Order: sequence, then structure tokens, then C-alpha cells
Amino acid sequence: MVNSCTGKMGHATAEAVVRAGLQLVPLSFTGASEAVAVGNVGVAGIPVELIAPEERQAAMERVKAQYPGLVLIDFTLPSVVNDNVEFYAHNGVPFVVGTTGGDREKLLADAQSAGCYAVIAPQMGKQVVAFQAAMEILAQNFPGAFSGYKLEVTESHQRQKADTSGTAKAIVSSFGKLGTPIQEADIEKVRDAPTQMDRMGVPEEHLGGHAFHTYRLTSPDGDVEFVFQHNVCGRTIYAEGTVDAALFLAKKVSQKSEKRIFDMIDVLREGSMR
Ligand SMILES: NC(=O)C1=CN([C@@H]2O[C@H](COP(=O)(O)OP(=O)(O)OC[C@H]3O[C@@H](n4cnc5c(N)ncnc54)[C@H](O)[C@@H]3O)[C@@H](O)[C@H]2O)C=CC1
Ligand SMILES: O=C(O)C1=N[C@H](C(=O)O)C[C@H](O)C1
Repeated sequence: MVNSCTGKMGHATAEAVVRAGLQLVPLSFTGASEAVAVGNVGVAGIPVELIAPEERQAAMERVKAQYPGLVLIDFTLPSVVNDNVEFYAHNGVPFVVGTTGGDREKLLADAQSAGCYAVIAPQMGKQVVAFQAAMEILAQNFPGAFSGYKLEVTESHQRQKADTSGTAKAIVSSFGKLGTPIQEADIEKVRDAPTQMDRMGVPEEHLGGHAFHTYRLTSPDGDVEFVFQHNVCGRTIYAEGTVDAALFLAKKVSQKSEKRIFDMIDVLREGSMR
């Protein structure tokens, strides 16, 4: 079940669920206004009924009874992700959260205290997850290796993205251990089209959906520079990774795994990404 199929990521993920030959629950939680105004949304020819927040408990009971292998997927908004996770946790359902932002500590604590199975990660794209893991491995093995270097981070996303990239924040945390700590406020957020096209090289057709990240490290004397970059156009890479996460989580539930909360590095490590 994908919440919300009205959103860009939710829709792309629901399509990936169908492409993978899995059963898409034809219901999707969404914001109150869309549920009333739109009613339902088509995903690969399947009409998906939109459920407003005040109707979701009744719908959840129906869905739980009808779909025993249920895994929920959340791609909503930073402003609602905590409320959604509280709701999933209260209902004891396994869930994958790709939504960024919100209070991340509370999100983890709510999932943990309810004993839910969950995959929670700001980045679902296999190769970007591998890069994220590599930076953390580097940090664990060579702490302080870049002490004294200056770190500059720029991330460019579609204009509607309100929060700072969750991926950038995760990678900045590894850079902190490598000796170049910076604050979230130091991450440059690019959201305007001219800068995205002229400076960052975002193709015009991807202004509405892209994620271009650059991490630049410069030595104190300016003689040495490292630049790490990952530039993604579109949403397929995340949608496919999310399906991998849902399949991984369903396996963990059926195995009654003792560990219940995972991130995408766990999914990648177990060889569960196609
Ligand atoms: N983990 C990953 O790899 C990725 C994460 N994201 C994150 O996913 C989130 C969604 O991104 P987009 O799809 O681009 O945003 P979007 O703005 O296109 O979609 C958000 C959807 O949430 C719906 N919504 C609002 N209130 C709701 C509620 N109470 N319950 C259910 N749905 C509600 C809205 O109606 C809208 O359709 C963002 O946090 C973004 O950063 C995006 C791409 C990849
Ligand atoms: O909103 C997006 O688009 C993305 N969000 C995630 C993030 O905040 O890091 C992942 C990717 O950057 C796309």
C-alpha cells in the first residue's frame, strides 16, 4: 500500500510495485483536500481510492483484514511523516518510510516502541545507498582523515522540496567523523531553475524531479581538492529501491527477525537490492 499515490514519489513507487508483479492495495492515504477533490488516481490502469486522514482508521482495518502480507510505503511530506508513522505504529503494520524530514528521532522511537518492522531511510536508490555506505565505512575506518579540510555541500532539487536533503544530511554526518563537521544550515539548497540549469547542469526536462549533490573538500593550503558528486534525474532509481525495501521487510516479518528496524544500508548489505 503506497501513501500517497497522488505525490510524485508515491505514484512512481506504486507503478514500480505493479511492474514488479506485486499486488498494489487499491487505497492510498492522502491529504484531506486531494481525497475530496480528486477521489481516486490511476496507477498503471488500477483505480486507487484516496483516503482522507479522518477516514484512515476505518480503511486501515479493512486493508489489514483483506491483505495479510501487507507492507505500507510512505512518501508524503516532512510535515505529516511523524503523524503517519505514529498511525502505522499504533496499527502494528510493517512499513517503509522514504519521506524525509520531520522529527527523525521521534520517528525511530515510535517505530521501536511499538515493536514494528520498518525500513526508514532518506535515500532508496541502490547506487546512492552504496555511496552513502562507503562514506560511512571510510569514516569508521579513518576517523579524522580530512581534519583541517573545508567541506562545501550543495544540493539541488525540484522547487517544491521544502526540506534540506535527508541524503545530504546523512553524508554530512559521515564527513563530520572524517574531520570536517558542518551544520545543516551550511548545506546550500538550490531550488531556482536558472541556477539549477546554468550552474548545476540540470537538464530542463528534469527541473520538476532531480537530485544533484556535490560534496567538495579543500585542503587548508588549497593544493588538494576532492569532489564527490551524485546526480539523479527522475524517480525510477528510488521507486525500484523502495520495492526492494518492501520485499526485504516482508521477508523479515515472515522470518520473525529479532531485529525489526532497518535502513537501506541493511537492505543493500543483505544483497536484497536488484
Ligand atoms: N528516500 C528517498 O529515496 C526519496 C525520498 N523522497 C522524499 O519523499 C517525500 C515525498 O516527495 P514527493 O513525492 O516528491 O512529494 P510530493 O509533494 O509530490 O508528494 C507528497 C504527497 O503527500 C500527500 N500528503 C499530504 N498530506 C498527507 C497526509 N496527511 N497523508 C498522506 N499523504 C499526504 C500530498 O497530497 C502529496 O501527494 C519527500 O520527503 C522527499 O524528500 C523523494 C525522493 C526519494
Ligand atoms: O525530494 C527528493 O526529490 C529527494 N529526496 C531525498 C533527500 O531528501 O535526500 C532523496 C533524493 O535526494 C531525492
